[in-house]
Amino acid sequence: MVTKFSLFRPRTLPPFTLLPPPRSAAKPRLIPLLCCCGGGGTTALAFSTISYGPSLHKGHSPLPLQLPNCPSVSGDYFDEAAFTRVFEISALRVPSAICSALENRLRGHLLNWPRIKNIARVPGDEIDDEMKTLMPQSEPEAEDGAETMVALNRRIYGKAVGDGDPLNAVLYRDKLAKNFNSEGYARFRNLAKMSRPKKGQKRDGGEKRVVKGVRRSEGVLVEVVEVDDSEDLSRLLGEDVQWQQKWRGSTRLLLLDERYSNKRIEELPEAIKVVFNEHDRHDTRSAFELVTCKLTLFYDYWQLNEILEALLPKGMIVPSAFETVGHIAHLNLRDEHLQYKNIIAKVVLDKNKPKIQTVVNKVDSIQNDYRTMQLEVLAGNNSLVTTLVENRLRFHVDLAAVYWNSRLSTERQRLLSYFSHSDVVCDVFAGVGPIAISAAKKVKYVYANDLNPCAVEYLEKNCVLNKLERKIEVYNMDGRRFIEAIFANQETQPITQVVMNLPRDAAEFLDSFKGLFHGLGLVKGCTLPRIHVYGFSKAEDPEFEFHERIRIAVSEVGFDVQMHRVRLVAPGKWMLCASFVLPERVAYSRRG
Ligand SMILES: C[S@@+](CC[C@H](N)C(=O)[O-])C[C@H]1O[C@@H](n2cnc3c(N)ncnc32)[C@H](O)[C@@H]1O
Repeated sequence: MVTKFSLFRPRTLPPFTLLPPPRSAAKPRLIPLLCCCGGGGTTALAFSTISYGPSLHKGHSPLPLQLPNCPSVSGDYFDEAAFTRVFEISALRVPSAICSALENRLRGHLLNWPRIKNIARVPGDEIDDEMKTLMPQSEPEAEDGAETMVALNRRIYGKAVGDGDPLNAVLYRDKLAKNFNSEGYARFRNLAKMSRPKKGQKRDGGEKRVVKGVRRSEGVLVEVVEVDDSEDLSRLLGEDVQWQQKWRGSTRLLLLDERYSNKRIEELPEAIKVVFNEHDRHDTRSAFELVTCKLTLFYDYWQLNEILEALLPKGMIVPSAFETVGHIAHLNLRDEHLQYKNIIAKVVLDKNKPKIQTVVNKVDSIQNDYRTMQLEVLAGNNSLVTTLVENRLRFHVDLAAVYWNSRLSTERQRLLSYFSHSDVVCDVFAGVGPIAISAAKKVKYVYANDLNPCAVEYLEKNCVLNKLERKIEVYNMDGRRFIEAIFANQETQPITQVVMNLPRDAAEFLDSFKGLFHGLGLVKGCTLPRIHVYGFSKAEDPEFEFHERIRIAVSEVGFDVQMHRVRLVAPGKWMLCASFVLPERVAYSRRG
C-alpha cells in the first residue's frame, strides 16, 4: 500500500499578506502569528491576516516552536509541546437533550474545523440515567441548587444530614467526601469531577475565570472558561460542584464558528439570537448560555504535513510519499532530507501509529541479485519481518532478506485477470509469492521458483499460510535452469502461462525458450505458453525498445507482442510488461 501526500512546498505566510476573507462578511481580524526565530528559540510575534481554519500560525502558543535548523536544537529532537496552540472560541452551552436539534438548526454557524466535533461534553454536569430517575420530573420546576441537593440526599440516603434545613457548606462537603473519589461520585461516575481550582486564574479586573469542562481526544481539548464572580466556595467543594448556582443537569457545548469568538449575544447572527431568545436566558434554571471556550490543539491534532512543514527549513520540499509494507513505513528520502531523517521518521511514526511500528529509509538503490533493499531503521522497533495482506491473501515478508513491492499490487491484479481456472502457471522469479500464490487461488496449478533461498523459505511459508500448498510446487533454482527443467519434465502439467518478473534482466532469460519443445515428442500445433515478461526502458519509445530486446533474445521477429506500461519507476524510466505466445518457430527450433 502506498500512502501518498501531495508534493507541496511549505506554506509561508508573509506578514501582512492579504488572504481570502473568512466565510462570513465579518472583517478579517488581525491575530498574532507565532513564528520561530533563530535567536535562542524565543517566540516573536508578527501579525498577519488569517485564513479560515486551524493553523500552527494562529492561536496562542505556550511554548516557542523550535526548529531543528535552529543552532541551539539537536537535529534529532523536537519538543511536541511546541505544537500546542490555544484558540479562544465561543460556544452555546445547551441542555444535552436539545443539542442535536440545535446542531442541525445552527449548522452553518458552528465551528467547521477538520477533525473537531462541534459538540463537546462538559463532564462535570453529566447525570447518569440512574440518577435521572431520582430527579424531579421536569427541570424547570426543580428547586434551586441547594434544595435540589438536599432533595437528592434524601432520595438517595433517606434522612439527610441536617434534615429539614438546607445543608450548610461544611456538612455538604462532609457528605460529598463520603461519596466522592478522585474520579467523581463513586456510584455516579459522570456526575461531577472532584478537583482543586487551578491557581492563577484571576483575570484582569479581578474577575475569576474558572476553566471548566474537559474533553481531550485526538489531540483536542475543549475547556469552558466561565466568569464566576460568586463566592468562592469552589475552593472548598471542588471546581466542578455547582454549589448555590443553578442546577443545569446535563449540558453540551455547541462550538460556534471562529468568526464569533469573543462576540456578545447581540453581535451574533439572527439565527443564533432567535434560538437564544426562545430559551429564556434570564431564567436561572435554564442551562442555555453563551460561554467562552479554550480550544487547545496538541501535537496529536496536527497532520504529518503540517508538522513537517513547520519543522523543516523554509522552502524545503516536505517528503511526499511513503510505502507501507505491513507495519513498516518505507521512506525514500532525498539527499536534502537526510540530516532531518530522524525527525521525519519520528513524525511519520507518531502520525501513523499503531499501524506503523517501524520507519525505514532506503539506503541504496537495489543492486543485488536477490533484489533486496538496503534499509536503515530510523524509528520504532527494529524488526523488518512483517505480515501484510494483499488481494485477501496474507504474506510473511522479511524486508531485510527478500524482495517486496506493494506498488505492484495493481499490476499483479491486472495480470491475474488474464488467467483462467484451467491455466497452469509457471512463475520463474516468484519472490515470496505474491503472483504465484494469488494465481494458485484461481488457476489449476502453479510452479514457482526463486534463486533466493530466503525468498523460497517465505514462499513455502506463505503457501501454507494461505492453505494453497497443494496447488503450488516450489523450486529454488536459477531461472534459466528452472525453465529448462520444468518444460523438460514429462510429469509436469502442460504450462499455459509463464511469468517473468525480474525487470532488469528477465528479457535476457528468454533465450531459454529456444528449442525448448524440440525433441520432446510434442505434437506441433499444441498449445504453447503465453509469456509475460517484465522490463525497464528509458528509451523515447519504450515499447519499441523493449520489443526489440525480446526479438533479439528469442531470435525471431514475426510475432505479436502486447505491451503494457506498468509504471514510471524514475523520471523517464518505464517498467513494462510484454505478453506474447511463445512463437512456434522459437519453441521447436534446433538447440544450438
Ligand atoms: C523483482 S523480484 C520479483 C518477485 C515477485 N515476483 C514479486 O512480484 O514480488 C525478482 C525475484 O527474482 C529473483 N531472482 C533474481 N535472479 C534470479 C535468477 N537468476 N533466477 C531465479 N530467480 C532470480 C530474486 O531473488 C527476486 O526474488
